[in-house]
Amino acid sequence: MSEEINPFESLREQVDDAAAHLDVRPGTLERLKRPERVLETNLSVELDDGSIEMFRAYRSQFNGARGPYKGGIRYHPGVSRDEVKALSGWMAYKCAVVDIPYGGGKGGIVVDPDDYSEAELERLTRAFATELRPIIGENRDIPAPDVNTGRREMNWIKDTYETLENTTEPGVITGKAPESGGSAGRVEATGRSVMLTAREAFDYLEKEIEGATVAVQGYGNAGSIAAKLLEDRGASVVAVSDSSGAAYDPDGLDAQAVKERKDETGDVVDYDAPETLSNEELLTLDVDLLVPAALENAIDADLAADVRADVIVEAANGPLTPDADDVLTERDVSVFPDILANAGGVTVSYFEWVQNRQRFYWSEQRVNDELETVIVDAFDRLTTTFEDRDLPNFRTAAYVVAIDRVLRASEQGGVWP
Ligand SMILES: NC(=O)C1=CN([C@@H]2O[C@H](COP(=O)(O)OP(=O)(O)OC[C@H]3O[C@@H](n4cnc5c(N)ncnc54)[C@H](OP(=O)(O)O)[C@@H]3O)[C@@H](O)[C@H]2O)C=CC1
Ligand SMILES: O=C(O)CCC(=O)C(=O)O
Repeated sequence: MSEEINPFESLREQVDDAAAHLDVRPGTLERLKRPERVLETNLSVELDDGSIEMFRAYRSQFNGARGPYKGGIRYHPGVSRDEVKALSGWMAYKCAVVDIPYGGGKGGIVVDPDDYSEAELERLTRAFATELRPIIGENRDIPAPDVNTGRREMNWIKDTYETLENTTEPGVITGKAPESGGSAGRVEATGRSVMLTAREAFDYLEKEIEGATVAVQGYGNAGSIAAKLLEDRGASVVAVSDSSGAAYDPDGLDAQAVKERKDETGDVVDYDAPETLSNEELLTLDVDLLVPAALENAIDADLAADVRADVIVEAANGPLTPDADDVLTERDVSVFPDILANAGGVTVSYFEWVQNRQRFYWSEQRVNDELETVIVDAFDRLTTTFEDRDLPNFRTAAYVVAIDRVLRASEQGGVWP
């Protein structure tokens, strides 16, 4: 992983690449590349031994022209102000590409959750929710899960917010447990949109998903579910990894069994696979489909030169550096971008928010059917734009669609001159 690439600079470059195909005035272009505001705060938390520790935390609100800010909260030692700014921009363009009525937001705390007890994490999360309270709300900014957060953290944030506001407002946050107003299908939604994007991509490229070999980097929420759903469609998942390394079986792993083993021990390499590989070896395997599902900058230009997959579907946000993108475009590798492929998470978050506001809950079948419609429509719009405008790659096509929508909402809504 190339640590030196600043994800905020990557976002800015991606916007520039797409804006070159649109009629954007220079002052407006700069607005498309910066968040509206960033909250930076320090949280003081009492640890179990009675000592006090300070944690740095952020929330970036990128663009609110299309609706309330929306996006996850990440707990990771690598969280930084620029990372959160980039992730909030990717959220704004993601919501626009699938045409759901939100702007983009993202938050994070600089913390390795493995180093803290559940009680400490609860105090940390409630401290963050207290800081966020004035700037979130179902019509203002709606957080959700991201790396190392899930139902448990979302429930704590909802409870803290509702207690402080003396209200019931489940739509203040999504990704909750069903008992707290969560939607059916939200846990699986990100992996499901990755599978749907891969299915549509293979169809578009006139390739067969059945029997296709797949490698997945990152075996958390997004990666493990994408692997399972791809396997259900007949693909052969030959390699999966986490921060411990990769499990590899050229005849195909059992995605669910690997997940169960990881749940027990914490590491995919503890699964009894014929071979283990490094993450770099996984990313350069000769497979039909590569799914990066870990963090930003997993593939830089050097590694991109060695990628042997024909198709990449991005489950993670920002897994390719802009230089890697250029190399892969040059090498004719088809890359289906994060802002479409992982948009299932925020789309089902949107469904959760709609259900919370209506106090009327949908079946899992309805959630999955509506999600499929959103992703397939967005895929078709992306590929039509790619062809009609003769664009260099699918990422640029996705940004052309998204920027055009954000621009029109910002200008016509009177947000920008
Ligand atoms: N959850 C969601 O709804 C959404 C998530 N995403 C994006 O998907 C990506 C993954 O998120 P999510 O699945 O939620 O996060 P999780 O925390 O559930 O999983 C992250 C996975 O990535 C692995 N990982 C971390 N660093 C490395 C590394 N250097 N090499 C290999 N694997 C690594 C982790 O390994 P280990 O277990 O060993 O720590 C873990 O398996 C992120 O980019 C996120 O922003 C996008 C849309 C929605
Ligand atoms: O569900 C959401 O609102 C956001 C999910 C997210 O953080 C992402 O798509 O990167």
